[in-house]
Amino acid sequence: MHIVTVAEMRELEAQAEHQYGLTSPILMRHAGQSAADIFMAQLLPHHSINDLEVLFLIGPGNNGGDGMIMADNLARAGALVSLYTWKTHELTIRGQPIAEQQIDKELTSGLQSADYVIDALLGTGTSRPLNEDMRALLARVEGERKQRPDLRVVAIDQPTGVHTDSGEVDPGTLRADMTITLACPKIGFFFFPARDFIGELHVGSIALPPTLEHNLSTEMLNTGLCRASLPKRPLNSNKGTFGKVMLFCGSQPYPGSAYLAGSSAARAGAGLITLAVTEKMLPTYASSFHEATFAILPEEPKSEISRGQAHDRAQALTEHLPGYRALLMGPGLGQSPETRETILQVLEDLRNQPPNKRPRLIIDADGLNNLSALEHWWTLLPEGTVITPHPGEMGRLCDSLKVSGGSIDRLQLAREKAREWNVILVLKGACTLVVSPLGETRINWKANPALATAGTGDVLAGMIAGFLAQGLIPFDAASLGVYLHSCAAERVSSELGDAGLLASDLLPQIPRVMRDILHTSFEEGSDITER
Ligand SMILES: NC(=O)C1=CN([C@@H]2O[C@H](COP(=O)(O)OP(=O)(O)OC[C@H]3O[C@@H](n4cnc5c(N)ncnc54)[C@H](OP(=O)(O)O)[C@@H]3O)[C@@H](O)[C@H]2O)[C@H](O)CC1
Ligand SMILES: [K+]
Repeated sequence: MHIVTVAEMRELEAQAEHQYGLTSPILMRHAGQSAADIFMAQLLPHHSINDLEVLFLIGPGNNGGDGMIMADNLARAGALVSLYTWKTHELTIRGQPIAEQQIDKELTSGLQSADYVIDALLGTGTSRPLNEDMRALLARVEGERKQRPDLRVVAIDQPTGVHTDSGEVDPGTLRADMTITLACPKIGFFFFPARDFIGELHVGSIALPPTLEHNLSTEMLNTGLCRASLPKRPLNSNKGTFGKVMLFCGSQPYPGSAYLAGSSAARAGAGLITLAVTEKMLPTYASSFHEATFAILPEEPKSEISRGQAHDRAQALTEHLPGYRALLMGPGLGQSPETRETILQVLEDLRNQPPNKRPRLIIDADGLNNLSALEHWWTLLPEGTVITPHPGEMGRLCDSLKVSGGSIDRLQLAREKAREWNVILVLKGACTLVVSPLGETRINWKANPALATAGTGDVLAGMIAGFLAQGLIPFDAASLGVYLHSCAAERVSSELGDAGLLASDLLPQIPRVMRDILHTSFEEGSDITER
């Protein structure tokens, strides 16, 4: 499913008319019908459409037009519909126009008895800050909701006041419980503050022919997309079928990283996991990770950095690599000069191998921190490398730039840097971005504060390594990792809530979300979220 800017949405609509004769009224009819269908399908279990009180706020443009058609559909299905037309200050209740002098009073009582308010005031045609009287109208709804939290607000196409290109919001914006956006999600929804105003996101159809979308390069990570790239599991398989992962991760102060990343690679379906560790660390891992095998590295020297010893460590690692399809470097490695030197040696060895012989590389955490100390570090990476920085690590990779975890400037930065560095860039954040060097972009909708805890990044890096080992191209491996990681978190937090998740809780959920994705029915266009 593509994500669009306002200009892209307008172009799609223009081409729909130009190439297929789908005029605005035709598209709007589909839009209103589809919004009504989604609304009825998503009614709360104790709500029935019969006698449900729905108050529509109708704006001056086509967004209001969508609302009128939706209202008509709901009325025919049995809902008790009121329509308030903002520009002309007119009100009809169940089809009966209300006399001018009664409107204020009737609007107040309509609000007090409504089960749902539908925001069809403004859509992508919003061209300026909201008028004071529109803010006042939205504030009346908010006031009612404060008194009556069961009043639900549903936004058509977007909540009025959200700037869909920038993710900014007008101070008068009313937070939606559900947004039924039309044709494609809009780019601003995935960035803050707008992300907080969308509620559950549903995507309605306006019957655009899919061929019109061929020029679009930004996609939403969803079940349909990820199902298509999930590795097949043929009956006639053995552990070699699903690839081996080598991990150069963990150190004495941070042993958990290697365990978490290695376990998640295995949970993502990789055939064999090997941890490259020193003899001293071996008992720690061997006692907690029974399924892993080990490549033994020489100890890190205690004092002076020695190129020779770094070389020996790198060599011990690369000698093990033939036959491995993925190498994860970084989580928990620490940042000693010796470790940095070892990483550089390993990178050099990888670059010297033919692309079809070397493992796919993913670098995370301290792998990135070590690199960021070097000039032009990206020239050291083999082609097709995946990097997975969080905003702090991204900032260090960009010469101490302050990188946002949520606002839209991170999109531009990610695209610029994925191209400049020639990497598959996973820029983590509430809505993680996955960007290829060509600028193809996938964005995760599923923000989840439960994931804001130590070790969850190690699990993500391990999952991506696990998918690389199963032969996925790096852009798909990264996308699948990001999406399934958030699905696993959703499963955990559906039981635990928003706080208290341990990174290791994610591990047993990974196979379950893969099973769910394969076996639950999925309708393109209605990827539902709980927030
Ligand atoms: N175009 C199509 O084929 C389809 C569109 N769909 C739906 O339509 C909207 C976009 O419709 P559009 O009419 O372009 O825009 P809006 O409905 O958002 O509103 C435009 C009108 O609102 C006025 N306006 C703009 N900003 C403000 C403001 N801050 N306060 C008050 N009024 C405002 C604007 O006035 P101008 O003076 O600027 O002209 C217009 O009168 C899209 O979001 C979909 O919902 C369908 O989905 C299908 C096809
Ligand atoms: K709206």
